[in-house]
Amino acid sequence: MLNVEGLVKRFGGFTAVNGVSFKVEPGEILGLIGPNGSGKSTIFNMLSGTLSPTAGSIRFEGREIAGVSPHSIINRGIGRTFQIPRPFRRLSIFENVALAGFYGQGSHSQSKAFAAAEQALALVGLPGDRHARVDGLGAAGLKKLELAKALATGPKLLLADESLSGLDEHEMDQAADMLDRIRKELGMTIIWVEHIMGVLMRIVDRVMVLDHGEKIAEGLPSAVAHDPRVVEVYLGTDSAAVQALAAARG
Ligand SMILES: Nc1ncnc2c1ncn2[C@@H]1O[C@H](COP(=O)(O)OP(=O)(O)OP(=O)(O)O)[C@@H](O)[C@H]1O
Repeated sequence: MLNVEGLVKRFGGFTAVNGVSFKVEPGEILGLIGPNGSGKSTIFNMLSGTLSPTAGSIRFEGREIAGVSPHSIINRGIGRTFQIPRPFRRLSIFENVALAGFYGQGSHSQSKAFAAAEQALALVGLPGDRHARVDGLGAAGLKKLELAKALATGPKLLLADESLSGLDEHEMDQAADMLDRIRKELGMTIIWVEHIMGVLMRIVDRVMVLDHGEKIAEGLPSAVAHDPRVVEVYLGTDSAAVQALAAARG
């Protein structure tokens, strides 16, 4: 479904992503992890069209999309959530999601956008009531709204960016289960960037690890968790990550 080869992004003289290649198969969840500054967001930004790669190829369903505009990428079926939800506060929950549907479905049909919004809100468990306000939503509700907006664009591939940050443990489990359910019920393919590794390792099929812009490991969560390079990049900097790796080893 997605075939990334030799992806490079330089900012001036600094190389943020250095020759990363990977594939994503239909229906799978790929976890993308790595310490702060390892290049995860930069890769997401290139996949979703907000940054153009310096070099390399991104093929989605056989077509090159590197450097294509964000709007065209959404229309081709790649949707994304953002780490920090920034909904339109003056619009209702429904209007926020319908607007995303209107933008993402590449049509000017209000009825299609409304239907997409209704379906997306039902999937994430937010009220379908057209007047419910964004202001009443807590951290978990805002994450659900973020997900509903992405789903309303009708993606085949969903890029989920830090869907668990700011949630308590119970909410994290619920959010992770929701991604898993969406993958199963809609047959959606997901790439999931997350700092909070424990829950991610439980849900994903495969995991890819970045460090300093390079891919240092890729494979089943249990195998990656055994990789000495992976443990080394987190040692001394992120004790929660080291614990999550130990748990994933089973
Ligand atoms: N627009 C930019 N200009 C210059 N440097 C940038 C730019 N965007 C990102 N970088 C640098 O590229 C590197 C990779 O950043 P990126 O945000 O992709 O990392 P990340 O793995 O997503 O980090 P985090 O986990 O903290 O979100 C960092 O050193 C960052 O400072």
